[in-house]
Amino acid sequence: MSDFDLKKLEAIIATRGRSGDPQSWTAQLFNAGMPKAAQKMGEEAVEAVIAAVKGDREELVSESADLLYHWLVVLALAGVSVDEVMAKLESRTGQSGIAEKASRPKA
Ligand SMILES: N=c1c2ncn([C@@H]3O[C@H](COP(=O)(O)OP(=O)(O)OP(=O)(O)O)[C@@H](O)[C@H]3O)c2ncn1[C@@H]1O[C@H](COP(=O)(O)O)[C@@H](O)[C@H]1O
Repeated sequence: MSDFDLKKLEAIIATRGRSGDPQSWTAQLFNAGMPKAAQKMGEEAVEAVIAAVKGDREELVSESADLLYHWLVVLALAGVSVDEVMAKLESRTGQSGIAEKASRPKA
């Protein structure tokens, strides 16, 4: 399994977004600003939905990758970190007790 994760991509996006490199899609999105980045995120979300409904597994993987990348660009532009989102998700696991049950050793 790959050890690539959202935090690594978040760091790449932060660097590339500020690079000023005209070849960089991330820099282009940072320059264009939130409306364009959020629009791209929405388009990729719709494409992922279509792939899911079609039952096209390969396309769903590809569109999910596009979606996560554009979602991270939107978070970066909003000044929100992956850690903040993870903390929110983690706080919800406590509400159901599922995380505690999942981490308990099986009898
Ligand atoms: N993960 C991605 C990533 N996923 C998608 N994209 C780009 O998102 C862009 C928009 O995708 P679309 O499918 O909408 O294609 P489009 O060219 O706009 O065409 P349309 O279908 O909209 O007409 C494309 O140019 C893709 O290459 C990405 N661009 C960059 N990354 C990551 O960001 C890093 C830095 O990239 P640069 O900023 O380009 O150096 C890369 O090394 C990757 O790790």
